[in-house]
Amino acid sequence: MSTPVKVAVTGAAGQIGYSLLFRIASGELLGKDTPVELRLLEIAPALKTLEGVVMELDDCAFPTLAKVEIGDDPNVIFDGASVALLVGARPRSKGMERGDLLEANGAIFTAQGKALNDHAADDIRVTVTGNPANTNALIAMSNAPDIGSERFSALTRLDHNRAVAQLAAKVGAPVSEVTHMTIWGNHSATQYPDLFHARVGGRNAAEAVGDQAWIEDTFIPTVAKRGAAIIEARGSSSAASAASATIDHTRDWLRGSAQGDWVSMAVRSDGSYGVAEGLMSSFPVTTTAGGGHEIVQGLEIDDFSRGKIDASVAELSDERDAVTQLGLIG
Ligand SMILES: NC(=O)C1=CN([C@@H]2O[C@H](COP(=O)(O)OP(=O)(O)OC[C@H]3O[C@@H](n4cnc5c(N)ncnc54)[C@H](O)[C@@H]3O)[C@@H](O)[C@H]2O)C=CC1
Ligand SMILES: O=C([O-])CC(=O)C(=O)O
Repeated sequence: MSTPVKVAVTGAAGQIGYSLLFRIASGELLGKDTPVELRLLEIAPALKTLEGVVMELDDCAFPTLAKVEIGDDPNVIFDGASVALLVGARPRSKGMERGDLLEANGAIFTAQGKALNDHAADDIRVTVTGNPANTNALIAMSNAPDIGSERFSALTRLDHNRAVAQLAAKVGAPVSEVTHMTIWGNHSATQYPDLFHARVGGRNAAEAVGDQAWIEDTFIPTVAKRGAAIIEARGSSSAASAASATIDHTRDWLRGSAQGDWVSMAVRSDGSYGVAEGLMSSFPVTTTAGGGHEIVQGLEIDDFSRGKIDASVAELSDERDAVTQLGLIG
Protein backbone atom coordinates (compact mmCIF):
# COMPACT_ATOMS: atom_id res chain seq x y z
CA MET A 1 0.00 0.00 0.00
CA SER A 2 1.08 3.62 -0.56
CA THR A 3 2.22 6.06 2.16
CA PRO A 4 -0.71 7.06 4.38
CA VAL A 5 -2.29 10.46 3.75
CA LYS A 6 -2.35 12.57 6.92
CA VAL A 7 -5.84 13.88 7.63
CA ALA A 8 -6.14 16.30 10.56
CA VAL A 9 -9.50 16.78 12.28
CA THR A 10 -10.11 19.37 15.00
CA GLY A 11 -12.86 19.10 17.59
CA ALA A 12 -12.44 15.35 17.15
CA ALA A 13 -14.13 14.41 20.43
CA GLY A 14 -17.28 16.38 19.57
CA GLN A 15 -20.59 15.31 18.04
CA ILE A 16 -19.59 15.77 14.42
CA GLY A 17 -16.24 14.12 15.09
CA TYR A 18 -18.00 11.01 16.31
CA SER A 19 -19.72 10.59 12.94
CA LEU A 20 -16.88 11.87 10.80
CA LEU A 21 -13.83 9.93 11.99
CA PHE A 22 -15.22 6.48 11.29
CA ARG A 23 -16.14 7.39 7.74
CA ILE A 24 -12.71 8.84 7.00
CA ALA A 25 -11.05 5.82 8.59
CA SER A 26 -13.13 3.41 6.49
CA GLY A 27 -12.03 5.05 3.23
CA GLU A 28 -15.06 7.16 2.35
CA LEU A 29 -13.01 10.35 2.02
CA LEU A 30 -9.95 9.24 0.08
CA GLY A 31 -11.07 5.88 -1.30
CA LYS A 32 -10.65 2.28 -0.23
CA ASP A 33 -7.13 2.03 -1.68
CA THR A 34 -5.66 5.00 0.18
CA PRO A 35 -4.38 4.43 3.72
CA VAL A 36 -5.12 7.25 6.15
CA GLU A 37 -3.29 8.58 9.17
CA LEU A 38 -5.74 10.44 11.41
CA ARG A 39 -4.29 13.36 13.38
CA LEU A 40 -6.84 14.50 15.92
CA LEU A 41 -6.82 17.84 17.73
CA GLU A 42 -8.78 18.59 20.88
CA ILE A 43 -8.54 20.89 23.86
CA ALA A 44 -6.82 19.24 26.85
CA PRO A 45 -10.01 18.58 28.89
CA ALA A 46 -11.49 16.58 25.98
CA LEU A 47 -8.47 14.35 25.37
CA LYS A 48 -9.72 11.59 27.67
CA THR A 49 -12.99 11.38 25.72
CA LEU A 50 -10.95 11.37 22.53
CA GLU A 51 -8.91 8.43 23.82
CA GLY A 52 -12.19 6.51 24.10
CA VAL A 53 -13.06 7.38 20.49
CA VAL A 54 -9.62 6.16 19.39
CA MET A 55 -10.26 2.85 21.22
CA GLU A 56 -13.42 2.50 19.13
CA LEU A 57 -11.55 3.34 15.94
CA ASP A 58 -9.05 0.59 16.81
CA ASP A 59 -11.91 -1.80 17.45
CA CYS A 60 -13.28 -1.29 13.94
CA ALA A 61 -10.04 -2.74 12.49
CA PHE A 62 -10.45 -0.62 9.35
CA PRO A 63 -7.94 -1.83 6.72
CA THR A 64 -7.45 1.79 5.51
CA LEU A 65 -6.61 3.23 8.95
CA ALA A 66 -2.82 3.19 9.25
CA LYS A 67 -2.30 5.30 12.39
CA VAL A 68 -3.97 7.72 14.81
CA GLU A 69 -2.23 10.59 16.64
CA ILE A 70 -4.03 12.77 19.17
CA GLY A 71 -3.05 15.94 21.00
CA ASP A 72 -3.88 19.51 21.98
CA ASP A 73 -1.09 21.33 20.09
CA PRO A 74 -1.99 22.30 16.52
CA ASN A 75 1.72 22.71 15.70
CA VAL A 76 2.21 19.00 16.35
CA ILE A 77 -1.12 17.67 15.05
CA PHE A 78 -1.00 19.60 11.74
CA ASP A 79 2.54 18.42 11.02
CA GLY A 80 2.61 16.96 7.52
CA ALA A 81 -1.19 17.11 7.09
CA SER A 82 -2.51 17.05 3.51
CA VAL A 83 -6.12 17.54 4.56
CA ALA A 84 -7.36 19.58 7.54
CA LEU A 85 -11.00 19.45 8.59
CA LEU A 86 -11.50 22.28 11.05
CA VAL A 87 -14.62 21.24 12.93
CA GLY A 88 -13.82 22.28 16.50
CA ALA A 89 -15.15 25.68 17.47
CA ARG A 90 -16.44 27.40 20.54
CA PRO A 91 -20.25 27.25 20.58
CA ARG A 92 -22.27 30.25 21.67
CA SER A 93 -23.05 30.11 25.39
CA LYS A 94 -25.55 32.03 27.48
CA GLY A 95 -25.05 35.76 27.47
CA MET A 96 -22.50 35.63 24.67
CA GLU A 97 -22.92 38.27 21.97
CA ARG A 98 -22.09 37.61 18.31
CA GLY A 99 -18.93 39.71 18.68
CA ASP A 100 -17.82 37.56 21.64
CA LEU A 101 -18.30 34.43 19.53
CA LEU A 102 -16.29 35.88 16.66
CA GLU A 103 -13.55 36.83 19.12
CA ALA A 104 -13.44 33.42 20.88
CA ASN A 105 -13.37 31.54 17.60
CA GLY A 106 -11.06 34.11 16.09
CA ALA A 107 -8.39 33.17 18.61
CA ILE A 108 -8.78 29.47 17.69
CA PHE A 109 -8.66 30.00 13.92
CA THR A 110 -5.79 32.50 14.12
CA ALA A 111 -3.64 29.96 15.96
CA GLN A 112 -4.72 27.11 13.70
CA GLY A 113 -4.10 29.15 10.54
CA LYS A 114 -0.55 29.90 11.73
CA ALA A 115 0.07 26.27 12.68
CA LEU A 116 -1.13 25.11 9.25
CA ASN A 117 1.11 27.70 7.62
CA ASP A 118 4.15 26.44 9.50
CA HIS A 119 3.58 22.68 9.59
CA ALA A 120 1.10 21.37 7.01
CA ALA A 121 2.22 19.51 3.87
CA ASP A 122 2.62 21.46 0.61
CA ASP A 123 -0.56 19.91 -0.80
CA ILE A 124 -2.75 20.90 2.18
CA ARG A 125 -6.49 21.45 1.61
CA VAL A 126 -8.51 23.01 4.45
CA THR A 127 -12.27 22.63 5.00
CA VAL A 128 -13.83 24.70 7.79
CA THR A 129 -17.03 23.31 9.31
CA GLY A 130 -16.93 25.01 12.74
CA ASN A 131 -19.19 28.07 12.94
CA PRO A 132 -19.22 30.84 11.89
CA ALA A 133 -17.67 28.72 9.14
CA ASN A 134 -17.13 31.31 6.38
CA THR A 135 -15.49 33.86 8.64
CA ASN A 136 -13.48 31.25 10.55
CA ALA A 137 -12.10 30.12 7.18
CA LEU A 138 -11.29 33.74 6.31
CA ILE A 139 -9.37 34.10 9.59
CA ALA A 140 -7.44 30.84 9.10
CA MET A 141 -6.61 31.77 5.49
CA SER A 142 -5.47 35.27 6.48
CA ASN A 143 -3.13 33.82 9.08
CA ALA A 144 -1.53 31.38 6.63
CA PRO A 145 0.16 33.69 4.10
CA ASP A 146 2.40 30.93 2.68
CA ILE A 147 -0.55 28.69 1.75
CA GLY A 148 -2.46 29.61 -1.41
CA SER A 149 -5.90 31.03 -0.63
CA GLU A 150 -7.44 28.51 -3.06
CA ARG A 151 -6.59 25.81 -0.51
CA PHE A 152 -9.11 27.15 2.05
CA SER A 153 -12.84 26.57 1.94
CA ALA A 154 -15.87 26.56 4.23
CA LEU A 155 -18.75 24.15 4.32
CA THR A 156 -22.06 25.02 2.66
CA ARG A 157 -22.55 21.49 1.34
CA LEU A 158 -24.95 20.67 4.18
CA ASP A 159 -27.17 23.53 3.02
CA HIS A 160 -26.75 22.30 -0.57
CA ASN A 161 -27.76 18.75 0.39
CA ARG A 162 -30.73 20.09 2.38
CA ALA A 163 -31.86 22.09 -0.65
CA VAL A 164 -31.54 19.02 -2.92
CA ALA A 165 -33.66 16.95 -0.51
CA GLN A 166 -36.37 19.61 -0.15
CA LEU A 167 -36.65 20.09 -3.91
CA ALA A 168 -36.74 16.34 -4.62
CA ALA A 169 -39.53 15.87 -2.07
CA LYS A 170 -41.55 18.77 -3.50
CA VAL A 171 -41.51 17.49 -7.09
CA GLY A 172 -41.58 13.80 -6.19
CA ALA A 173 -38.26 13.00 -7.87
CA PRO A 174 -35.33 10.98 -6.50
CA VAL A 175 -32.48 13.13 -5.15
CA SER A 176 -30.22 11.69 -7.83
CA GLU A 177 -32.21 13.61 -10.46
CA VAL A 178 -31.42 16.98 -8.87
CA THR A 179 -28.36 18.72 -10.31
CA HIS A 180 -26.83 22.21 -10.48
CA MET A 181 -27.98 23.24 -6.99
CA THR A 182 -26.34 26.38 -5.63
CA ILE A 183 -26.07 27.91 -2.18
CA TRP A 184 -24.89 31.51 -2.40
CA GLY A 185 -23.34 33.55 0.43
CA ASN A 186 -22.99 32.72 4.11
CA HIS A 187 -23.67 29.50 6.03
CA SER A 188 -26.31 31.32 8.08
CA ALA A 189 -29.98 32.21 7.90
CA THR A 190 -29.18 34.78 5.16
CA GLN A 191 -27.89 32.12 2.73
CA TYR A 192 -29.59 31.92 -0.67
CA PRO A 193 -30.48 28.46 -1.99
CA ASP A 194 -31.06 29.04 -5.72
CA LEU A 195 -33.66 27.05 -7.67
CA PHE A 196 -33.40 29.20 -10.80
CA HIS A 197 -30.24 27.46 -11.98
CA ALA A 198 -30.94 24.06 -10.41
CA ARG A 199 -32.34 21.26 -12.54
CA VAL A 200 -34.50 18.26 -11.81
CA GLY A 201 -34.57 15.47 -14.35
CA GLY A 202 -32.76 17.92 -16.67
CA ARG A 203 -35.56 20.51 -16.42
CA ASN A 204 -35.21 23.95 -14.78
CA ALA A 205 -36.15 23.43 -11.12
CA ALA A 206 -38.04 26.70 -10.62
CA GLU A 207 -40.18 25.86 -13.67
CA ALA A 208 -40.71 22.30 -12.48
CA VAL A 209 -41.90 23.65 -9.12
CA GLY A 210 -43.99 26.35 -10.83
CA ASP A 211 -44.80 28.10 -7.56
CA GLN A 212 -42.84 31.27 -6.72
CA ALA A 213 -44.65 31.61 -3.38
CA TRP A 214 -43.46 28.13 -2.32
CA ILE A 215 -39.91 29.04 -3.33
CA GLU A 216 -39.95 32.31 -1.37
CA ASP A 217 -42.08 31.41 1.64
CA THR A 218 -41.32 27.72 2.17
CA PHE A 219 -38.25 26.45 0.32
CA ILE A 220 -35.76 29.23 1.08
CA PRO A 221 -36.64 29.61 4.80
CA THR A 222 -36.83 25.82 5.32
CA VAL A 223 -33.32 25.33 3.95
CA ALA A 224 -31.87 28.44 5.61
CA LYS A 225 -33.33 27.65 9.04
CA ARG A 226 -32.89 23.88 8.96
CA GLY A 227 -30.06 23.99 11.50
CA ALA A 228 -32.37 25.65 14.05
CA ALA A 229 -35.18 23.17 13.26
CA ILE A 230 -32.81 20.24 13.95
CA ILE A 231 -31.76 21.78 17.28
CA GLU A 232 -35.44 22.25 18.17
CA ALA A 233 -36.30 18.64 17.32
CA ARG A 234 -33.18 16.81 18.48
CA GLY A 235 -32.07 18.99 21.35
CA SER A 236 -28.61 19.36 19.80
CA SER A 237 -27.29 20.57 16.48
CA SER A 238 -26.94 18.55 13.28
CA ALA A 239 -24.05 16.15 13.59
CA ALA A 240 -24.34 13.10 11.31
CA SER A 241 -25.59 15.22 8.41
CA ALA A 242 -22.87 17.80 9.02
CA ALA A 243 -20.24 15.04 9.06
CA SER A 244 -21.68 13.56 5.87
CA ALA A 245 -21.60 16.94 4.15
CA THR A 246 -18.01 17.51 5.32
CA ILE A 247 -17.08 14.22 3.61
CA ASP A 248 -19.04 15.10 0.43
CA HIS A 249 -17.42 18.55 0.21
CA THR A 250 -13.86 17.41 0.80
CA ARG A 251 -14.14 14.21 -1.29
CA ASP A 252 -15.51 16.12 -4.29
CA TRP A 253 -12.83 18.78 -3.85
CA LEU A 254 -10.01 16.21 -3.80
CA ARG A 255 -11.42 13.78 -6.33
CA GLY A 256 -13.48 16.03 -8.67
CA SER A 257 -17.16 16.97 -8.92
CA ALA A 258 -19.53 14.97 -11.15
CA GLN A 259 -19.09 15.56 -14.87
CA GLY A 260 -21.42 18.31 -16.09
CA ASP A 261 -22.64 19.22 -12.59
CA TRP A 262 -21.37 21.55 -9.87
CA VAL A 263 -21.29 21.73 -6.07
CA SER A 264 -21.69 24.54 -3.53
CA MET A 265 -18.55 25.54 -1.64
CA ALA A 266 -17.58 28.70 0.21
CA VAL A 267 -14.30 29.81 -1.36
CA ARG A 268 -12.38 33.06 -1.57
CA SER A 269 -14.26 35.40 -3.89
CA ASP A 270 -12.37 36.68 -6.90
CA GLY A 271 -15.11 39.28 -7.43
CA SER A 272 -17.35 36.92 -9.43
CA TYR A 273 -21.07 37.79 -9.42
CA GLY A 274 -20.33 41.10 -7.67
CA VAL A 275 -19.23 39.39 -4.44
CA ALA A 276 -16.51 41.57 -2.89
CA GLU A 277 -13.09 40.10 -3.56
CA GLY A 278 -11.54 38.30 -0.60
CA LEU A 279 -14.77 37.29 1.15
CA MET A 280 -15.28 33.56 1.79
CA SER A 281 -18.61 33.19 0.09
CA SER A 282 -20.52 30.20 -1.23
CA PHE A 283 -20.66 29.81 -5.02
CA PRO A 284 -21.42 27.17 -7.62
CA VAL A 285 -18.03 25.52 -8.03
CA THR A 286 -16.60 22.78 -10.23
CA THR A 287 -13.71 20.75 -8.90
CA THR A 288 -11.11 18.66 -10.66
CA ALA A 289 -9.34 15.56 -9.37
CA GLY A 290 -6.24 16.69 -7.51
CA GLY A 291 -7.94 19.47 -5.60
CA GLY A 292 -8.48 22.34 -8.03
CA HIS A 293 -11.68 24.38 -8.09
CA GLU A 294 -13.27 27.04 -10.25
CA ILE A 295 -16.26 29.28 -9.66
CA VAL A 296 -18.83 28.59 -12.40
CA GLN A 297 -19.02 31.66 -14.64
CA GLY A 298 -21.71 33.23 -16.78
CA LEU A 299 -24.90 32.44 -14.86
CA GLU A 300 -27.61 35.06 -15.31
CA ILE A 301 -28.73 36.54 -12.01
CA ASP A 302 -32.22 38.08 -11.98
CA ASP A 303 -33.34 40.85 -9.60
CA PHE A 304 -34.80 38.41 -7.07
CA SER A 305 -31.59 36.39 -6.83
CA ARG A 306 -29.47 39.56 -6.88
CA GLY A 307 -31.23 40.90 -3.78
CA LYS A 308 -30.82 37.60 -1.92
CA ILE A 309 -27.13 37.22 -2.81
CA ASP A 310 -26.40 40.84 -1.87
CA ALA A 311 -28.08 40.45 1.54
CA SER A 312 -26.01 37.41 2.47
CA VAL A 313 -22.79 38.95 1.14
CA ALA A 314 -23.51 42.10 3.20
CA GLU A 315 -23.57 39.91 6.31
CA LEU A 316 -20.22 38.36 5.35
CA SER A 317 -18.82 41.82 4.82
CA ASP A 318 -20.00 42.88 8.31
CA GLU A 319 -18.37 39.78 9.81
CA ARG A 320 -15.13 40.62 8.01
CA ASP A 321 -15.27 44.19 9.36
CA ALA A 322 -15.83 42.84 12.88
CA VAL A 323 -12.83 40.47 12.79
CA THR A 324 -10.69 43.16 11.15
CA GLN A 325 -11.52 45.52 14.03
CA LEU A 326 -10.59 42.76 16.48
CA GLY A 327 -7.18 42.58 14.77
CA LEU A 328 -7.70 38.94 13.71
CA ILE A 329 -7.03 39.62 10.04
CA GLY A 330 -4.86 42.25 8.37
N1 LIG B 1 -21.00 24.38 8.55
C1 LIG B 1 -22.01 23.59 8.87
O1 LIG B 1 -22.82 23.20 8.00
C2 LIG B 1 -22.20 23.11 10.28
C3 LIG B 1 -21.38 23.55 11.28
N2 LIG B 1 -21.54 23.11 12.56
C4 LIG B 1 -20.60 23.63 13.55
O2 LIG B 1 -19.57 22.64 13.74
C5 LIG B 1 -18.96 22.87 15.01
C6 LIG B 1 -18.82 21.55 15.76
O3 LIG B 1 -20.10 21.01 16.03
P1 LIG B 1 -20.26 19.79 17.06
O4 LIG B 1 -19.30 18.70 16.75
O5 LIG B 1 -21.70 19.49 17.11
O6 LIG B 1 -19.85 20.52 18.42
P2 LIG B 1 -19.35 19.87 19.77
O7 LIG B 1 -19.43 20.95 20.79
O8 LIG B 1 -19.99 18.54 20.01
O9 LIG B 1 -17.80 19.58 19.46
C7 LIG B 1 -16.88 20.59 19.24
C8 LIG B 1 -15.56 20.09 19.77
O10 LIG B 1 -14.57 21.07 19.46
C9 LIG B 1 -13.65 21.05 20.51
N3 LIG B 1 -12.84 22.28 20.48
C10 LIG B 1 -13.14 23.50 20.98
N4 LIG B 1 -12.10 24.34 20.83
C11 LIG B 1 -11.14 23.64 20.18
C12 LIG B 1 -9.84 23.95 19.75
N5 LIG B 1 -9.31 25.15 19.95
N6 LIG B 1 -9.14 22.99 19.13
C13 LIG B 1 -9.63 21.76 18.94
N7 LIG B 1 -10.87 21.40 19.35
C14 LIG B 1 -11.61 22.32 19.96
C15 LIG B 1 -14.50 20.90 21.76
O11 LIG B 1 -13.74 20.42 22.87
C16 LIG B 1 -15.54 19.89 21.29
O12 LIG B 1 -15.16 18.55 21.58
C17 LIG B 1 -19.84 23.90 15.71
O13 LIG B 1 -19.23 25.18 15.54
C18 LIG B 1 -21.13 23.85 14.94
O14 LIG B 1 -21.86 25.06 15.03
C19 LIG B 1 -22.51 22.22 12.90
C20 LIG B 1 -23.37 21.74 11.92
C21 LIG B 1 -23.29 22.17 10.55
O1 LIG C 1 -27.36 25.69 13.15
C1 LIG C 1 -26.42 25.25 13.81
O2 LIG C 1 -26.06 25.67 14.93
C2 LIG C 1 -25.61 24.12 13.22
C3 LIG C 1 -25.46 24.36 11.78
O3 LIG C 1 -24.63 25.14 11.36
C4 LIG C 1 -26.39 23.71 10.86
O4 LIG C 1 -27.05 22.74 11.23
O5 LIG C 1 -26.48 24.18 9.72
